[in-house]
Amino acid sequence: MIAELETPPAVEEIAPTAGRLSKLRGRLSRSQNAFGRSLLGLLGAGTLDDDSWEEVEDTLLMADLGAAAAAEITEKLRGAVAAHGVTDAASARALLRRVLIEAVDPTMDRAVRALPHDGRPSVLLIVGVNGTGKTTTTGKLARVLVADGRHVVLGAADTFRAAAADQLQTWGERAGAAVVRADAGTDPASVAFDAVKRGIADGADAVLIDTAGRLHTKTGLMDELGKVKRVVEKQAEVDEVLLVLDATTGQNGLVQATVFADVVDISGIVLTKLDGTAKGGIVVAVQRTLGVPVKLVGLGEGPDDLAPFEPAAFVDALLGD
Ligand SMILES: Nc1nc2c(ncn2[C@@H]2O[C@H](COP(=O)(O)OP(=O)(O)OP(=O)(O)O)[C@@H](O)[C@H]2O)c(=O)[nH]1
Repeated sequence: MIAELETPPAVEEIAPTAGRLSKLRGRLSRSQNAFGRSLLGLLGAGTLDDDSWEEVEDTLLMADLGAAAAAEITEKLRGAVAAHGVTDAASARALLRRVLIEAVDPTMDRAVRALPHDGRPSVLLIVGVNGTGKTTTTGKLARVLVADGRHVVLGAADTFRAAAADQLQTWGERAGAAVVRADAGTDPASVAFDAVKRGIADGADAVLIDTAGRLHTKTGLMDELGKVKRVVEKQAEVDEVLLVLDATTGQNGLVQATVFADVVDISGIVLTKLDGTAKGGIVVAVQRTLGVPVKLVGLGEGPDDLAPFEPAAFVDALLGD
């Protein structure tokens, strides 16, 4: 009997990753309308009285920059306007651009550590509350890495929701990445262990592990993620712990972020659903709260709607043309 040949699923073409944020800038239109446009309007109006400066600060607060950053940016703008004046729309834009880029902090290292080292693949844990876009982000990130020529293995360690592994498998097939999974209810740490083992055996460049993010209790979360990390570290170092946060959840998201940061060392933040919010300032707030850079941003539900975060391109998108 002839064994049935398994047809390998068609691997899709993946959009290049360089300059994605600029290409997807239109997705930030809600933030641009609510934030860039009103700030430019206020600053470009010429002489600003106390009420106008209060409005500037309120606009920044409404964009979720956080109280400290909003006050600081307002002060900087005020100082610059007092010293040099703002004569026209172009100088208002240039000033705002400079101050906002400074607030987003272009000096932070935003490289995603996904290169093999010491003869082993890099290992990335993707953590975050369910529903934030964790599985989707793991899949999109796999595509980013594959597009950059990397060999990727995915680990479906979110074993609490059966559909999560199916979802990840589909992402893996479309991107051309192997997926290690187990039955629902299997210990997430054992799936993570197997994924790393497979990554090493296959000579992969990177292993991405989608973890479960049930925020039941802090101790539960700590036990769960702590165990995954410990077990993985029996074979390879964990190079990145990426925290996925839903930008539309605003201050609530920041609270979640601090809980995760308390239980595991976060090395980078992925802010998803920035396309669905007017509160793009959350980038600044979350970086300040955690002291960790935003490395990637989600700008839509499409498979290539994940972009490396670039401060200047982001601010340009907020300010519009
Ligand atoms: N608009 C938009 N939607 C997104 C983005 N990222 C993820 N989503 C959507 O958010 C929903 C949740 O994504 P998932 O990846 O399933 O979320 P999860 O955190 O893995 O949650 P579980 O699978 O329940 O563990 C999906 O409908 C995604 O398409 C984004 O950047 N923009």
